[in-house]
Amino acid sequence: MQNPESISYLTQREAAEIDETLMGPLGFSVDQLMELAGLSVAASIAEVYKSSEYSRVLAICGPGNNGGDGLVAARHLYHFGYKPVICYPKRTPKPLYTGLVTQLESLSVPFISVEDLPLNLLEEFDIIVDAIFGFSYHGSPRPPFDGLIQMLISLRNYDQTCQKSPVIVSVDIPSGWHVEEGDAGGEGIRPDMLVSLTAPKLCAKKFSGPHHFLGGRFVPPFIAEQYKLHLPSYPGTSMCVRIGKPQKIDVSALRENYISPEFLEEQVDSDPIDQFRKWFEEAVAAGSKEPNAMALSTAGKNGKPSSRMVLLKGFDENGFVWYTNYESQKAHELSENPHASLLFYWDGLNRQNVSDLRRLMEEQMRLLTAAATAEGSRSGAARVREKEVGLDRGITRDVTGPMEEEGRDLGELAEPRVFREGERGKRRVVDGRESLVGEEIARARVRIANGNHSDLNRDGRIGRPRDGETGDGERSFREGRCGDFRAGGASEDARDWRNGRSGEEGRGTRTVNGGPRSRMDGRYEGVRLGGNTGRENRRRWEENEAGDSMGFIGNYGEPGGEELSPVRRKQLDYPLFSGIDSDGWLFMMNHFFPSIGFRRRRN
Ligand SMILES: NC(=O)C1=CN([C@@H]2O[C@H](COP(=O)(O)OP(=O)(O)OC[C@H]3O[C@@H](n4cnc5c(N)ncnc54)[C@H](OP(=O)(O)O)[C@@H]3O)[C@@H](O)[C@H]2O)[C@@H](O)CC1
Ligand SMILES: [K+]
Repeated sequence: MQNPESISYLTQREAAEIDETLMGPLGFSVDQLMELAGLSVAASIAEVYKSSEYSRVLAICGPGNNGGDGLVAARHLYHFGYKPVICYPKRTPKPLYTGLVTQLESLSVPFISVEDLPLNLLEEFDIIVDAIFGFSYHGSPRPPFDGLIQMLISLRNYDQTCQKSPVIVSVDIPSGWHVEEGDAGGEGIRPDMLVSLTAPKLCAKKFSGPHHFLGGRFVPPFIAEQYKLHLPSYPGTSMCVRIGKPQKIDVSALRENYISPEFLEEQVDSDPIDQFRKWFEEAVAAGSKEPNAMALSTAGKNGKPSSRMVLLKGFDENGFVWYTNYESQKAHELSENPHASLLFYWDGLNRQNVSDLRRLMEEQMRLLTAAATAEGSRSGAARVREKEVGLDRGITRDVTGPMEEEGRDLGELAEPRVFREGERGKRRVVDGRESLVGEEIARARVRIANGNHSDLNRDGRIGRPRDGETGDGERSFREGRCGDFRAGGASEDARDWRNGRSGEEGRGTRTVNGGPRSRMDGRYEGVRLGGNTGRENRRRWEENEAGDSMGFIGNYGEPGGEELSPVRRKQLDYPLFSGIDSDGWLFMMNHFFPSIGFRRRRN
C-alpha cells in the first residue's frame, strides 16, 4: 500500500519513450515485456477476484500491445483455474500474436466474435478484461471497438440497478479514456480494477475504482532514475503491487460460497474414526496447511470455555492423542471437567470435524509426567515434553517413585497418550457446509470455524475479550488462571500444586509473585521470576547464572517490587514456551497463537 500522491505518473510521450528505451538500448524484446505484463495482470486479478467466485472471464483484446497483454493474461488466468473466453476482433498477423492465439487455442480457450458475444454479458461473465487500448490510444474509438466500449459503459447502469454485473479490469488504461486527461466527459467506462503497467499513466489519477495495481516488474534503475520514477516496491516475489488504499473491508460481508460435493447422512461411515481417517487423508492429500492443527476446547468448573490450537499427534480406534503438560490450563480444566471438544478445520475441502471427548483421567496424566522425566527417554518428543512438563521433581517423584518400586520401565512411557476418547458415541462427524449429522454440535462449532454464519453476532462473543482487553489469553491472566507456572520441586508453591490448590481463581497471582500482573499490563511476552528462592535466585538470574532462557522480565510485581532488566533471548524460538530453568520459577507461554493476546501492547 502506498500513498498515491507520491507515485509518479507518466505522460503518453514518456510512456512511449520508456517503451522504446526498454526495447532498444536496454535489450528487451516485446515478447518478454508482454509476457511479464500479462502475468502481472493475471496475478492482480487473482489477488482480488478468487477463481472460486469469479471464474468466467471475457478478455476483449484490441489490435496493439495492450491486446497482446490481454491474450497473455488470459493464458495465465487459465492456468490459475479461471475459464477465459477471448474476443479478439482485429487480429495482428505478426508471429508474436499468432503464437499467443495458438497457445490459447491449444488450451481450448474459446474465441468469440463480436457478433456472437452473448447479449446478456451479466449472466455469462464474472470478469471482463479490458485489453482494448493502451497508451497509444488517440482520438475516438473506431469500429468495432466503439461498440465494445459502449457495451462496457452500459454495464455500469446495471450496477445502479443493483443487479450483479461483471467486474471490469482495465489493462494499463481504461479503454476509451484519454491517456492523460482520463475520462474527460465522465461518460467512459468505469473499471473496478486498473492494472497500470511499468508506471501509471496520468489518466490513472482519475481512476476511482476500488482496486488499483501496478504490474510489470522489470523497470531497471536506469529508467527509474532517468524518469525520476517513484514507484511502490513489490512485496516479496509478487508480480503486482497495490497502489493506494485497499478497499475498506466489511467483515460481516466476508463470506465464501461453499461449493462442495453432496454429503448425505448415509455417506457417513458408521465408525467415526474411520470417517475421520478418510477425511484426514483427504486433507493431507489436498495439501491443507497443518491438517493436524485442531482447536481444543475445554472448560473448567466455572464453565467458561477456552480454546487453543494444538496439534494432533496420533489417532486410532481408541481416540485422539495430543500433548499437553501437567500444569497447563488445559490439564487443569480437564481435571475439573472431563468434557472436551476437538475441532478440525480443513479449508479448501470446506470441511470440519468435531468430536466430543472425555479424557482418560489421572492415569494418563501421571504417565505423561513420568515419561517426560524418565531417564533415557527414547524419543525426541518425550524430551520436548520433559521441558514442557518442567523439572518439577517434587511432582514427578511422586509418580515415578512408586513405578520404580513396581519395577516398571519408565522408558516405555516415552510415547504416552495423554487423553483418550472415552465415549465413542458422543463423537460427531459433520460437514462444514451442511452439518447433517450431529447438528446441534455442528451449529455451535461451524460458527466459530467459519465465522460467517448469521448467528455469529449473537454467539460469536464467546471468548472475545471484554472492553479494554486485548485477547483471551490476557483475560485469562487477569483471572490468574492462564499460563503455566512452575515451582521448584522443593518450594512451597510446588507443594500447593501437588495439593491441588493451584489453578484456582487468582491463584496464579500469588503463585508467581506478581508475574500475572506484568502480563495484565500487556507489556511482556513472558515473565520469569526468581520467585521462591528469593534474592539469591534473582541475583543469579540477573547475572545469568541460573539460565537465560526468558525473553523479558516483567515488573517484579509485588507492590514496591522492582523492575528487572531484560535478559538475553535464547529460547524464544521455541514455539510452545518462552523459558525454562532447572531451579527457579518458570513461566511458559501456553501455545503459539494464544500469545497474540498478550503480545500486543495495551494503551
Ligand atoms: N513498457 C511498456 O511500454 C509496455 C507496454 N505494454 C503494453 O503495450 C501497450 C501499448 O501498446 P501499443 O503501443 O501497441 O498501443 P495500444 O494502446 O495497445 O494500441 C495501439 C493500437 O490501437 C489502435 N488505435 C489507436 N487509437 C485508436 C482508435 N481511436 N480507434 C481504433 N484504434 C485505435 C492503433 O491503430 P492506429 O491508430 O495506429 O492505426 C494500434 O493498432 C501498453 O498500454 C501496455 O498495455 C506491455 O505489453 C509491456 C510493457
Ligand atoms: K485497456
